[in-house]
Amino acid sequence: MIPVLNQLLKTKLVVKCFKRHVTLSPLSGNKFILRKMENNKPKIIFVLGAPGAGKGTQCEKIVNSFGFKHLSAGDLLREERAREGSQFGSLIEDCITNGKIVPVEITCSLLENAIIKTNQETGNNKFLIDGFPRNEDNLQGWQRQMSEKVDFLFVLFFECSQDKCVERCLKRGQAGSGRTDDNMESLKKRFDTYMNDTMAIINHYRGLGKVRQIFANEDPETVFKSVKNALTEAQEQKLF
Ligand SMILES: Nc1ncnc2c1ncn2[C@@H]1O[C@H](COP(=O)(O)OP(=O)(O)O)[C@@H](O)[C@H]1O
Ligand SMILES: Nc1ccn([C@H]2C[C@H](O)[C@@H](COP(=O)(O)OP(=O)(O)O)O2)c(=O)n1
Repeated sequence: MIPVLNQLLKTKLVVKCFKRHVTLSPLSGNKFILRKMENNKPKIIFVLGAPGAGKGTQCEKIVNSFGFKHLSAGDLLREERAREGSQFGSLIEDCITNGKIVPVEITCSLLENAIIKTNQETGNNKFLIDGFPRNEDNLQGWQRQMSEKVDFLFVLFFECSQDKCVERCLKRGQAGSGRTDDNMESLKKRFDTYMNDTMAIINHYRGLGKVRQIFANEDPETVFKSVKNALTEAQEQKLF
């Protein structure tokens, strides 16, 4: 067995595979046992859908039922905007009000910091990243900075009609969300960005077979039934 292994280990590909997935632990004598290495990289689900599709609402339910940590890119950006001394405050404000997407270097660093902090403080290693990646710049930046450091699972895509989304955002604004973009003028621009930029990202992942799509027009509990089915299936496939 050992000479055969030694021979195999001489090929570069096998060595690479071995180092990544398997460890050789010595037993007594000259016997060894192969052990599968635990993959401790953070597991990531991207949550996408139009403004008001119900991403945040459903993420909260997923947190309670499946133990993920919810990281909303929009919330992290709003926090950074409000942070005293932030050098990005006015840039973020301009983007949010005009429905534009903040440069990825800012958003990706906020996300990475939040992942590390959560992991250190709570040990939780499963993340819902809500509202990201929203355009090509987001996607490329993530690939550069994060793709090697995480285990990306799939995109959870909330598909909801524009009428419903607009109605929900306006209602959220009237109910006192305090958001500077829950008004018709900003919403128009947010939807342009969604149709022109974010849909292309969703289609990119669809082409890779990495989209789990949820019909999100119904009430929150009905939508969550579909979410639960999708996540239970992923759990049964041992994705997390
Ligand atoms: N399925 C639903 N039906 C009706 N209203 C909803 C539904 N899901 C969310 N809402 C409400 O619509 C607004 C937008 O939902 P939210 O989860 O914040 O969406 P997103 O994160 O996609 O912008 C919130 O006020 C929320 O309470
Ligand atoms: N990846 C992201 C996510 C959000 N933003 C900015 C621009 C978005 O219109 C706002 C609000 O995003 P958020 O995800 O909170 O809200 P909606 O899904 O649009 O309701 O934040 C961004 O620039 N880049």
